[in-house]
Amino acid sequence: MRASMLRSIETVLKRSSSSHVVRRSFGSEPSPDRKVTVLGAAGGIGQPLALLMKLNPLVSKLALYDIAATPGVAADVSHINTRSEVKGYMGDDQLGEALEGSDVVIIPAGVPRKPGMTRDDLFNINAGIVKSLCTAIAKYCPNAVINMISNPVNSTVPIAAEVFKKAGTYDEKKLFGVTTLDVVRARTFYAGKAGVNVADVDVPVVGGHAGITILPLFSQATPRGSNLSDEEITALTKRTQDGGTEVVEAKAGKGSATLSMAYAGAVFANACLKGLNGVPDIVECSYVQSTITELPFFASKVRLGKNGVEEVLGLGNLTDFEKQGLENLKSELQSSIEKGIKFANA
Ligand SMILES: NC(=O)C1=CN([C@@H]2O[C@H](COP(=O)(O)OP(=O)(O)OC[C@H]3O[C@@H](n4cnc5c(N)ncnc54)[C@H](O)[C@@H]3O)[C@@H](O)[C@H]2O)C=CC1
Ligand SMILES: O=C([O-])CC(=O)C(=O)O
Repeated sequence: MRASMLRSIETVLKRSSSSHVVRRSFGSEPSPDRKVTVLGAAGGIGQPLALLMKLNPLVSKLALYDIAATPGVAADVSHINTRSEVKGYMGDDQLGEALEGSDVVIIPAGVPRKPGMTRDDLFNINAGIVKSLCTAIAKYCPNAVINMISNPVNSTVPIAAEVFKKAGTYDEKKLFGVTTLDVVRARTFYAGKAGVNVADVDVPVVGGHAGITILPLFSQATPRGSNLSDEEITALTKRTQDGGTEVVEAKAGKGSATLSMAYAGAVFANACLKGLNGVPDIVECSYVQSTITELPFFASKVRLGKNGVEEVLGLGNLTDFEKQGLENLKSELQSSIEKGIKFANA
């Protein structure tokens, strides 16, 4: 999936030197009209994500919304000679128009971490932002697929679910917490240690999206490279769990992962679009409503289809180390879920 998305981007870039070729190429590969809206489009993630979504030939309309600065981002991105028509929307008055008719809404709106903070420290500000944006989604595009990036994802997804339930629009098949960056990191770190080609690697990452709730299943990594020792697996697991913090510290107060997150967000949105378009066997890890553990929301492999989630896949065989990791994450994840639900219903 990642390889095919990169191929699509490369194809677009190659063909963009001749606009009539671009038109002909899209004409010969018809794909349905799809509107994608990015909420928080002027931010650190939002801008490169807007760029990557503009390069995606599955998108016909790209709506870029933020509280400020979207006219400039939209004008800039709109000059790229690819399929989608780009419009910028700014402020509460224009939120409805940004959302109307959307097939996929991607939400990277909210504040990022600074060194010393946990993702949960963002709750007080971001919970309110997510609640108000989801209230608007329920009103203007209740059938859209939602890709929630805003942290703490472990709580913002339950908040969104509660808002949609109250509005009578909740469809558990269409609400996704974006955990793709955990998978992206696990793939990169594993390839380096196992000595395999990073482009071929897959590693499921389950649980949630914060600290120990991020549980990479390296025992299921493919392809198998050199055998890794228990110490190496422990170190890889910790590096994946602390990947966000590694970036926050390196940026030293200037925010958290934005470029790798934009890539991960674009990969996940592309998978959702393919699913909506009926492409078979699209599987990505995501944090969704789930019954595969006793937790009501849980990240695992999910098969995507025309209605969003087609199937939440099970965990497969776990090593003792992974089983222990699963037990260790449950209480934190449960309390983050409860915190979100309580906030939404307060
Ligand atoms: N799920 C994941 O794997 C990851 C999640 N994140 C999270 O993504 C969020 C955004 O991060 P950055 O882009 O780096 O932050 P940023 O501060 O650069 O951008 C956030 C944008 O959201 C906008 N915004 C604030 N309130 C809004 C509202 N009510 N409606 C629309 N837009 C609004 C801001 O104006 C700003 O442009 C943070 O919560 C961060 O923790 C970051 C990296 C990875
Ligand atoms: O660490 C953060 O605050 C941002 C994030 O979720 C990540 O990079 O995985």
